[in-house]
Amino acid sequence: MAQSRDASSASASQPPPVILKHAHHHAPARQTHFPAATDYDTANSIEARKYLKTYGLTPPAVESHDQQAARCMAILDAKPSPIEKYRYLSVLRNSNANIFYRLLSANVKELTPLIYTPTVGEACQKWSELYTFPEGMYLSYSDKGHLHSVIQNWPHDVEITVVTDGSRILGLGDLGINGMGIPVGKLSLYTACAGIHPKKTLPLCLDLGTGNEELRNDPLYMGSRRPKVTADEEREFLDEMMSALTERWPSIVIQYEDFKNPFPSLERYQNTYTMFNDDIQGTGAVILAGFINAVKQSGTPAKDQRAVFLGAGSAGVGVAKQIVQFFINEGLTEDQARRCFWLVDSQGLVAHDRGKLADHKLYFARDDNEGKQYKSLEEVVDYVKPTILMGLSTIGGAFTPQILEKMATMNERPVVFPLSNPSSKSECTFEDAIKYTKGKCLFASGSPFPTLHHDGKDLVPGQGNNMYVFPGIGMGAILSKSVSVTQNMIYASAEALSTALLPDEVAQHWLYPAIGRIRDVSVIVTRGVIRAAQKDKVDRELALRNIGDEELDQYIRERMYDPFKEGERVENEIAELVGRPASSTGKEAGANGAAGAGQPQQQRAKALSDAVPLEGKPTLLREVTGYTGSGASGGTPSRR
Ligand SMILES: NC(=O)C1=CN([C@@H]2O[C@H](COP(=O)(O)OP(=O)(O)OC[C@H]3O[C@@H](n4cnc5c(N)ncnc54)[C@H](O)[C@@H]3O)[C@@H](O)[C@H]2O)C=CC1
Ligand SMILES: CC(=O)C(=O)O
Ligand SMILES: [Mg+2]
Repeated sequence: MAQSRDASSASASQPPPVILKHAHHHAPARQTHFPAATDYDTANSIEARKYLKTYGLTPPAVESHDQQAARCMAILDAKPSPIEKYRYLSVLRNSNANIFYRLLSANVKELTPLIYTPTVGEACQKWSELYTFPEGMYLSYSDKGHLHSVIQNWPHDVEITVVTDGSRILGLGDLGINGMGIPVGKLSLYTACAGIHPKKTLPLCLDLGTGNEELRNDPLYMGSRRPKVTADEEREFLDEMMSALTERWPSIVIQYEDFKNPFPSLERYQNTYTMFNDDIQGTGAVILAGFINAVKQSGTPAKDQRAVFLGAGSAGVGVAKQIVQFFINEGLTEDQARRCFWLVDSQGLVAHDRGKLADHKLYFARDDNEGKQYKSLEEVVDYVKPTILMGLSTIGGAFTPQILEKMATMNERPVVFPLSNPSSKSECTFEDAIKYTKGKCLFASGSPFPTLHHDGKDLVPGQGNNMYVFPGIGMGAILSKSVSVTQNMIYASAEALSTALLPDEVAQHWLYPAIGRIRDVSVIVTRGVIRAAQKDKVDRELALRNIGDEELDQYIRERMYDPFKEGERVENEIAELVGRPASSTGKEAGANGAAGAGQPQQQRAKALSDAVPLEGKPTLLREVTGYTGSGASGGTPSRR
């Protein structure tokens, strides 16, 4: 794809040439001196607490990671429903991010369904009802003209933001600002899967009104009660937002998520800003990766594939376009590749003679239906006799038993991917897919389904969810400091993911690697994305061009936030401060179950309290209350 900017000529210190409407400078954001949520870790040693000024702000015991995890898991187990578990995990993330991310990283398979799809869907539906504390930034249409100033209120440096206007949240429709759960959930996965530091992420929700009248009339709804702004108004707002974000953080990566019609913004910004659309591009990439592995297993060559897609929206068209690219790479012409697809939307088969079509559907519109309008999915399946059935329609149960049986009659290994989220919108369950295709189908779904015992074997469903790629796409863009996210970077993320299966995963016919290996997988995806950025010359971290893959993987790993090593990091900062050798063993209070009780620990605590005495008045208290007492020993806190 042609790039409008060639970054190789740009100096590494130069920000990308963004469109700036206002070129004035702002005062730096007000600095707060609150310890971060990452600092209240009950595994922190006594000396670390003093150093971080959290001493006395957590219970006295220094805990091991295992003790912490046992408590959290017991609390989670006692919660009666997924939404209650979601709420507990939100509190944990906001009060002690290190513990939250340790728990999540160590239990990705078990906890992802609670912080992401399907539970995040319910959380969004109830966002205003359950609201407890702020977790990101809200920009309202009434702030238009002032977005630069509002953005200054965010207190941290940001490397990546996920932005939604809430207008198409999963398959649940327009949820207005209640959609904030999606950026929060996606960014938690950025941290857990690709190691982007939690403080460097910005969940962003736009309040551009909502077309959801029920929500506008809900007394508890926390967004504005205006109807959705027009497309022109939205474009002007987004222009200002893109400029304001990039002015404040010149290297920021901006991920668009769950917009009802995201094609115009992708087209408008993709060559000018470091941005991508997860629903079109991330979904396209993740499904392509699973598809590449499914094709290998089905044995049907590209030229003989016939794909029926239920759903011709951002995800449907995004996935079909990525697969077209794959078919072209496999030797088909673009026209041959395009003709392997039959898209079906709420009006039936997408065909030129059907009447006016939305722009994004034109590329795949059929002209060989000989005047016949195919209305139902079953009619299209009978007509096309597909090898592949994809669901991106938001219609739960649309892959009926009859349709699944037909897929199995027509194919030895039918590809059946019900990809709509959350689980209630999945076009079929794993159980039904296996039952009605008699175990023949190659399966992946957008939301997780449990392992199934069938014919004496345990069958593990693939999860075709963009969470396998967006963390690596974002991390790759951040580390390469790319000026844009090119189509080749997206395609590379799919190729990299498709190669990430281990031999025993291949032997078990899996289409995606085990989700528990997501951090390793994200390194592979990140590397692929960086290499593609280099080929396209959109990278600005030019030194990375000269290192081999192994060294690049190490470079990526070293830059990943590792919640298990946070204690060690703080200890090393302290060691530097007091001039003693840094910990080389990776040991820290509690990290290896020592719970900070032993003799060496006490000696270290003493050494630090000698070297860095605890102030008589903790900074936190002084700054919050305007404490005016003097001297290390005393005074009464008083408010100004
Ligand atoms: N597995 C994954 O990683 C991802 C899954 N998705 C899921 O895909 C679904 C669609 O997302 P988008 O394409 O962004 O939404 P969209 O609103 O852009 O598209 C929905 C499409 O479904 C069609 N549709 C609606 N009702 C239908 C019916 N009764 N029969 C046939 N088609 C019908 C619409 O006409 C439209 O073409 C959502 O449930 C979303 O959660 C989206 C992105 C990633
Ligand atoms: C997974 C996702 O991005 C969606 O369902 O919209
Ligand atoms: Mg999405």
